[in-house]
Amino acid sequence: MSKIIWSKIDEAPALATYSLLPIVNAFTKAAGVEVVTSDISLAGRVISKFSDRLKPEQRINDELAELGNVVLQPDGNIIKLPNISASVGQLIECITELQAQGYDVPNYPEDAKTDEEKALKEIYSTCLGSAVNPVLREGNSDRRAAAAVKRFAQKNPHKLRAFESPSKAYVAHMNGGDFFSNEKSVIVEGNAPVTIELNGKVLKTLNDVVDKEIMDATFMSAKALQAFYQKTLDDAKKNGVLWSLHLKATMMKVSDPIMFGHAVKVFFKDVFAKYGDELTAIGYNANMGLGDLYKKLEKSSKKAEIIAAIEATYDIQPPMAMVDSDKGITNLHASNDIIIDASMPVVVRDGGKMWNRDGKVQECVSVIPDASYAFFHKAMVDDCVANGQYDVTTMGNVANVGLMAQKAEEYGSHPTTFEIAENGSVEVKQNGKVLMSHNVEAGDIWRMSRVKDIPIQDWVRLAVERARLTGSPAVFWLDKNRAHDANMIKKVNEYLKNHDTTGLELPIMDVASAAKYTNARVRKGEDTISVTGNVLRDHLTDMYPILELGTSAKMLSIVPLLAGGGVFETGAGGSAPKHVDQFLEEGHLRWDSLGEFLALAESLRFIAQKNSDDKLAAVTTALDIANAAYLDNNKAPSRKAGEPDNKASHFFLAQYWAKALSEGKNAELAAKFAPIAKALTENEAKIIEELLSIEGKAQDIGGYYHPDDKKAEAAMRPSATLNKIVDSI
Ligand SMILES: NC(=O)C1=CN([C@@H]2O[C@H](COP(=O)(O)OP(=O)(O)OC[C@H]3O[C@@H](n4cnc5c(N)ncnc54)[C@H](OP(=O)(O)O)[C@@H]3O)[C@@H](O)[C@H]2O)C=CC1
Ligand SMILES: O=C(O)CCC(=O)C(=O)O
Ligand SMILES: [Mg+2]
Repeated sequence: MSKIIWSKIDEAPALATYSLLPIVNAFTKAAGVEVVTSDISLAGRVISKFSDRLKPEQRINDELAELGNVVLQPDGNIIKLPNISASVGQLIECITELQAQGYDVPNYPEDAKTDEEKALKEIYSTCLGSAVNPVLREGNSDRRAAAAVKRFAQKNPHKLRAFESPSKAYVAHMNGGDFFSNEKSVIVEGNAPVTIELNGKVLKTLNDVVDKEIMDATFMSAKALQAFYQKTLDDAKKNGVLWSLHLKATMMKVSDPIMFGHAVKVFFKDVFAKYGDELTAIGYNANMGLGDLYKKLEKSSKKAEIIAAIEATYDIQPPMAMVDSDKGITNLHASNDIIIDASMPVVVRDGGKMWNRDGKVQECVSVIPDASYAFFHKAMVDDCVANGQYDVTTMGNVANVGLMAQKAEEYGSHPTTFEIAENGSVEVKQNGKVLMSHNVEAGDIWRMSRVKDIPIQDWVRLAVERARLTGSPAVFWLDKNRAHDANMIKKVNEYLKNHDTTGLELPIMDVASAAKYTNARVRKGEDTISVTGNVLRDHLTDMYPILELGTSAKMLSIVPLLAGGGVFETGAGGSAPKHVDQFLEEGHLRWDSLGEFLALAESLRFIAQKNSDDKLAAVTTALDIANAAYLDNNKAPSRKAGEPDNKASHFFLAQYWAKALSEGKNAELAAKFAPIAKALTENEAKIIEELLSIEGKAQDIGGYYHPDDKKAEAAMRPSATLNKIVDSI
């Protein structure tokens, strides 16, 4: 039997899995394909680290490490659903929940002092941030909208809010002192180890250097960052706009929480000036955000006056964007709530506006410190301010080929990012020679990013392949004035020679020009491929899909692995925590599993390409037909309780899939699925009624990060009629 590994993850897609996976397995088994799960959820990762402290029945293997081997195999085939990249706050919540469930996992040592605490923090650091994706992404990224999905969106356009005319919305970024301005880059020769030294003391030795890799070093000046934040606050006030911060503290788990903390300290500078000692005494770290401050204040005798000082700040500062106005959750509450790839598209979608404290939308300044990628977001907002909102019914498609393999670029830089402890210089040395150096000050954030040569070659290959298959121009978003990009351009020009590029349009443009060129085409209804590094891959593959399709969850997100296998990611977005809140409150899950349906079809096709098998071909073709029918009949979950949700959407997929099989070319499967299709059709009303029976009612699934499988399954499979039919296949 062929095997597909389906990742067990967190939040909304994890809930959806309880209902979807039994259906998937029933259908794929008929074609000799078994879909098995592998637990890479945040809770699963925590549990696997502390097996020695747990009861035998509580233990689980380090399944992420196991998948790390699968992606190196030529037949590796993984369906990867989005998982939590945890902030420290989320990790602590998860630990607390596991402890309450009787798991003897240790507390997170926020302020590790002893060697034992430091060792524990080190173990927990492997669960933090983007711990999963870099392990599984042993290939580059091919994200695009299937033609049927794009057509559906154009025929059934979601709403994009118009920009005011004139609009006050803008993006602010640093013009010096940031990662972009301070970047240096070398192409390394040979495999000799490299050291990173601060004032002669070794911070890190790299023993895994690979000849011809590109190595960058840069830093964010803490002083420049603070001055920048202050200026954006002053300007926001003058310009009468909401102040909103956009970072990626989850994925950039070392640098961005610190940058978030500086924003908290600058916004609430009077509070820190007056109560700094008390905040230190209660163990508060600004990187944890305002939400954590409220928790820590419970221990303070000065709680009331500090809260009053926080409240008074809102009268002095410009209004701040809110994550949830109803619950009073601000932009500075938790760093995991303002994830730039998802938050900036929403700003553009909503006409350059965010929510204010009164629960109304208001024009905002989007504060994005590092210019490396702020240029892109600025180009998007500026384009809409100048030319108005995009038109979903006519806008062209922007697909992405992203350099991602082997922890490419900034997204692999966590182990080589340091908050600098003392003034001096950081040097990167190989064989005694200084490759790069920077003068730094205490508090600066210094980081090294790397990208290996083989992934670059593969990325260029994939770009040429996509350009050839689509006939669209494929634009390399590379800026000859950025040190890293200048080295990339050398390699791109060299590796393009390995391919037949006759007739293809493969321009190289800096970020702002590439965005301008692409957006002009978008407005004319023309398709364009963006060929980008890892960060822009992330940002573009939420931005354009959210504008074009309403959500990036509908994207095909394929990772052709360097070793020959495939990871089929579902969508381009995250795990939608707000959807879980709604499900727990009212039994309605608005998560759309279309991304999972599409990924499954690709994953099956991948097996079919390697083994010609009639049944497998039939099941795959039938799933394609079912996916098209799902779109044509608009069976996506409703947003409102009382109406068909995610569970119902899975039922319709099953019905269409069974029908397509019963009408398909494989006689054996047609005979097997004819009665199933009939039963699913005849019982439709009854099944929908049973599925709706839990709508409007609060649900208990026994945990947020670590639900009780039995309870969650019961909540997500409330139709006895549907279960009986599915279980009979
Ligand atoms: N590949 C991965 O593993 C990724 C993981 N993440 C993780 O996901 C979590 C949440 O990230 P966040 O930035 O909030 O972004 P999300 O993409 O999870 O959510 C943003 C919004 O997008 C909409 N949305 C996303 N997916 C779907 C779907 N399948 N169906 C319908 N609507 C959808 C929802 O809008 P609405 O609420 O209006 O319905 C949702 O609230 C974080 O923990 C982050 O670390 C983030 C990105 C990628
Ligand atoms: O790994 C993560 O934290 C997020 C990944 C992501 O946003 C993406 O790949 O689009
Ligand atoms: Mg993303």
